[in-house]
Amino acid sequence: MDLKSLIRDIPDFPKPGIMFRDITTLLSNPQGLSYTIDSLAEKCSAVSADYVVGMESRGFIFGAPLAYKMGIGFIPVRKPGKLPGAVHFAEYELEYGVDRLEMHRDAMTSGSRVLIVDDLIATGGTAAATAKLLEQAGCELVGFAFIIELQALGGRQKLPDVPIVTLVEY
Ligand SMILES: Nc1ncnc2c1ncn2[C@@H]1O[C@H](COP(=O)(O)O)[C@@H](O)[C@H]1O
Ligand SMILES: O=P(O)(O)OP(=O)(O)O
Repeated sequence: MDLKSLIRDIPDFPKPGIMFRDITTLLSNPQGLSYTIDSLAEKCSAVSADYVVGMESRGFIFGAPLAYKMGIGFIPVRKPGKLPGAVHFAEYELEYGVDRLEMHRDAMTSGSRVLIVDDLIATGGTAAATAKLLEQAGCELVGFAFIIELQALGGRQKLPDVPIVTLVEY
């Protein structure tokens, strides 16, 4: 299936110069959505993960059905102040300033094997910060999965040396 044809390009969003890769058009296509989740599950089965971790918010959209399909648990990584329990946190750089991601400290037992999932990798800052959260939790990062990779931004160079699954490249 040609997934790229289901992803809409919106120039200059959210700011001038950014080509936004809009996955809402892929999500609303039933064949596209099931193909996406099935393909991720097939490509990720070899890493034998215990949990999928997805980042707010588009990582939730793909991460939870992927975990369901793989028969494993899903753990949300959220933006600051959203999780009610004690959290691990990691900061990462944005174009201007820093942002922060949080994960419940008791989300998983140490030593768990974890797959990180998001819709898209650009500079890699979000995924690298999530990997740091797993390190704090004493978990074993076994891989990353993204629907889209923006290759020119070199995000994968920021990530630890584990398998990286992508479905569509620009
Ligand atoms: N061009 C983009 N289109 C849609 N979404 C994007 C785009 N660039 C970044 N994003 C979102 O930001 C993070 C990944 O950014 P990093 O620079 O790799 O941290 C990801 O959650 C995308 O949804
Ligand atoms: O749009 P979201 O919530 O997926 O966040 P981000 O753009 O930070 O990935």
